[in-house]
Amino acid sequence: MEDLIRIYNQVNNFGRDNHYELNIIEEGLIHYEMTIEERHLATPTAAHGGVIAAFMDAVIGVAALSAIHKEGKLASTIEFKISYYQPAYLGDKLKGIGKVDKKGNRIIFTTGEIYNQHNEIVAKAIGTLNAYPFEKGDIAKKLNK
Ligand SMILES: CC(C)(COP(=O)(O)OP(=O)(O)OC[C@H]1O[C@@H](n2cnc3c(N)ncnc32)[C@H](O)[C@@H]1OP(=O)(O)O)[C@@H](O)C(=O)NCCC(=O)NCCSC(=O)Cc1ccccc1
Repeated sequence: MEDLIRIYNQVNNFGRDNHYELNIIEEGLIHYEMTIEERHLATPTAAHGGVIAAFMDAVIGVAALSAIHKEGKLASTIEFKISYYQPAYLGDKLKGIGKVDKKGNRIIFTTGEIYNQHNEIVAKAIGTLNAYPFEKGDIAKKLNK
């Protein structure tokens, strides 16, 4: 089977459009980076909370993916709880750190943290993901067309 992380990166329009930069440190530990642009702003200077939540979803999602891709599985988010510690501002370079705390056959518990370029915490989350076989998802169906 082709590497599922490579396939995920290929099909992930959202990550590409937002210039997410992925770095897999080890299985279950990833770094993700993004920069706050004009189009992310909800006030003259601060990003919309949904931008940070979307980034967090990717941070915990790819942490889960990094822990299960060798088993031929993908992950989808069931739920996560996010706390916003401070705003992210135009031009901020955000770094997300995603960790798997516990991996079962299907349920994966994760934590995510997002820092700005001053190493100040912007947001934290805990989240639960569902692991499912690659063949059952829409990516496999699209590739097999
Ligand atoms: C997962 C659950 C919450 C519940 O699960 P269940 O109670 O188990 O549901 P059910 O009994 O109905 O399952 C029937 C069969 O379907 C399989 N199967 C399971 N999941 C999928 C699937 N996604 N696609 C295809 N098939 C799937 C499952 O193995 C089972 O097969 P089996 O019977 O074993 O042969 C489901 O309702 C759901 O998908 N919610 C929406 C989640 C969502 O959209 N989240 C947001 C986007 S994620 C994101 O962006 C994060 C991210 C970022 C970056 C990188 C990576 C990730």
